[in-house]
Amino acid sequence: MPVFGMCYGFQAMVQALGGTVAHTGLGEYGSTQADVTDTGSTLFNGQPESQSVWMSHGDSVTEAPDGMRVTASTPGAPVAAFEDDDRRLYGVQWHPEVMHSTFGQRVLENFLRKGASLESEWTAGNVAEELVEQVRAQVGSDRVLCALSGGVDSAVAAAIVQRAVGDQLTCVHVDHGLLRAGEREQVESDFVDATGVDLIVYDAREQFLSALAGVTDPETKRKIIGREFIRAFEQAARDVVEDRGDDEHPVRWLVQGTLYPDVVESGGGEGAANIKSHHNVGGLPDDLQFQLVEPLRSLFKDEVRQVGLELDVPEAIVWRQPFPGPGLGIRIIGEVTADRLDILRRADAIAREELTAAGLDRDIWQCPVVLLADVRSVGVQGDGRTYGHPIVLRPVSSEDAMTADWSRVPYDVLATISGRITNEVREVNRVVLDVTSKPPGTIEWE
Ligand SMILES: Nc1ncnc2c1ncn2[C@@H]1O[C@H](COP(=O)(O)OP(=O)(O)OP(=O)(O)O)[C@@H](O)[C@H]1O
Repeated sequence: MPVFGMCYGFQAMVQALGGTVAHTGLGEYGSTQADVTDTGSTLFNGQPESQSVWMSHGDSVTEAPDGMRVTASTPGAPVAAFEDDDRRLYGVQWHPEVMHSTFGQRVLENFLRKGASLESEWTAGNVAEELVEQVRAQVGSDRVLCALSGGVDSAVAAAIVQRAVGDQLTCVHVDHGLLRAGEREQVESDFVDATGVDLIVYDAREQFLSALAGVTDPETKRKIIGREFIRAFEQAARDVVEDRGDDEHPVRWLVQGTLYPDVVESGGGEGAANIKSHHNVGGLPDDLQFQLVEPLRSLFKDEVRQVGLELDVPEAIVWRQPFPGPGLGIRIIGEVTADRLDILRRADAIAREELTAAGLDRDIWQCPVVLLADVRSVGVQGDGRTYGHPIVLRPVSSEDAMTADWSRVPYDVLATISGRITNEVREVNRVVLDVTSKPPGTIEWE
């Protein structure tokens, strides 16, 4: 069995194989310079002798186990990497998996390809095919239901299931009135055109608006949105069960866009109790008597996107930036009303359009546009004073949304966005830029 130890795993290998891990008092944390002493080794083949690596260790390996060839050292770790091709054992003291380790990906690749002799046979095409086969075997001739948000996860999951069992699948898209401009249409026409899926759009705009009337507290808003979402979805599910199911082919399965990181986060359990626990929209109730189909369980987001492209999911959906389930409802500070939603929707559409036109979509993780609806600021338009609302632009860059920095959007792009919003959305007379990182700020304002 080929083994690759990283960081503490590296030290655990040393302990197990008879080397020495010592408390030297010379810990290393963060970016560290490693001297590669053997650039012809399996892990470091062809790489520079000096490379930046990301460290996080207090103890150090002072003596390698017998038979190990030491291939790198750092100031605080005399033995910072080793390998033994005969036994197929490899290790590094640092974290090759983080991007701060400049050659980390190459090291991992060398271990997998050369050390473990694995072929690179992952292609979006054959993964898609395999997933389609699995779903087909799993659901047989039963009917399947999918809650489709318009986001990439549920869309790609639905596309796989659709490819597998065709019209046994019905998708439900809940229009809660908190969607952005064009989103419902994107699901309604683009996605359906591309996949031919059976789609029900459940119009719950009135239901959400009246439930949110007069509410300003952010937590209460989220709770109401979550609750109403469940109600709407349950109602839609009942309709599907009645309309589409029959005794021979009951609606038995619910598609979830669970990804591998979600599986890891939730401890890797199985079954209905495990319905996406971080579900922003509130979490589907356990008593929905469905079994889960989770075709994306073993994939990361970038892989999901590749599979999506392979299955002809529209690019606008595949590359869509993350968008919270409660939607524009948590981007209006203050009460959510139809008028305010309309203002925000128009401003948001302009910001998105201009960021796309500037080619910034893939550099920016997401750009919430926030309406400070309870604030009025003085302005001048034409020959009169105005008391409009400020709009906040919150473009952020991030790897994983755990931490984020504000994106340095070029000034001229910001100027265009600001100019267009204040001209085209009369109710807004001021555009401000949020320059806070996360932490301490969060990405969304509420
Ligand atoms: N408006 C909606 N209509 C139908 N289903 C929805 C809607 N909003 C969210 N969902 C369902 O809830 C799940 C979780 O929503 P969340 O906002 O957390 O998105 P997510 O985990 O990023 O997934 P996605 O990329 O599919 O939006 C979605 O995958 C989808 O199944």
